[in-house]
Amino acid sequence: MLRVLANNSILSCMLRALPNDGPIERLYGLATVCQFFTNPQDFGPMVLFFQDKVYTDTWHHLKDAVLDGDSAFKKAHGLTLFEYLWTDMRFSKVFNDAMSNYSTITVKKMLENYNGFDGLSTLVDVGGGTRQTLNMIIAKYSTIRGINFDLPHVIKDAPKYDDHGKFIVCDYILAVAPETSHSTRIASNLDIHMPAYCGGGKERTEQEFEALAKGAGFESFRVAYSAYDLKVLEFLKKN
Ligand SMILES: C[S@@+](CC[C@H](N)C(=O)[O-])C[C@H]1O[C@@H](n2cnc3c(N)ncnc32)[C@H](O)[C@@H]1O
Repeated sequence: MLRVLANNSILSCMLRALPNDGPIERLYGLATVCQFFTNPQDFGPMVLFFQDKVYTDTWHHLKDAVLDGDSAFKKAHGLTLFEYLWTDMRFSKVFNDAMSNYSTITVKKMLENYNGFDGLSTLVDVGGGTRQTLNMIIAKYSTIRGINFDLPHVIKDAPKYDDHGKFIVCDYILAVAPETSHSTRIASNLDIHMPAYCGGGKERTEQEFEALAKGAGFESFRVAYSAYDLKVLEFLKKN
């Protein structure tokens, strides 16, 4: 295993001759790329999530899910992803850690220059998970009242938006035509993950986001910011 990892530049390897014409000893260490996988503040939790058996078992059902439109995750585990998370606390922690770590990295970048939170008095994070995103935003905008909306809260607890309210979405954007940029490759990868894990889930092109916004009654839509490859999209009630 160590040899395989070293041959793929994931580990470094130094050779050392043991005294008295003894055999060659190999000393392995972490190569630079490991900083992304071993640091709990980096992609380590996401790697553990993607490699988890609960996650990988799902892919064996992808073909059937494509054929009948149901989610591959439900076929593998008998429940939707979010129902299942309630039943398996171990995997639930793996999932939440991966989500919140990824959000920490991208929201930190987003808060460097995106100013769409200026002037807001209330912010609802829909599907806010373990509240990491909201905590980071409120740490910068201390006057915002934050509401973390996630299961098992019921819809009646959600506040009404006023006419100047806006809906801020962080998502990847699909390109209309195939291309090889990093952001398009991530978006098209996720476009397979979404229906596999959440039946009916999908990524969208900018035009499809705009149609979604208009169809839901928002007056306008814009791509407001880019945090790495993740786009910050604003659906505005009034221009
Ligand atoms: C992809 S995770 C993102 C979590 C969080 N935003 C983060 O970045 O860490 C999606 C979240 O949506 C929540 N969720 C799923 N279905 C929901 C529903 N019907 N109502 C409220 N929250 C829901 C899940 O519990 C989960 O925390």
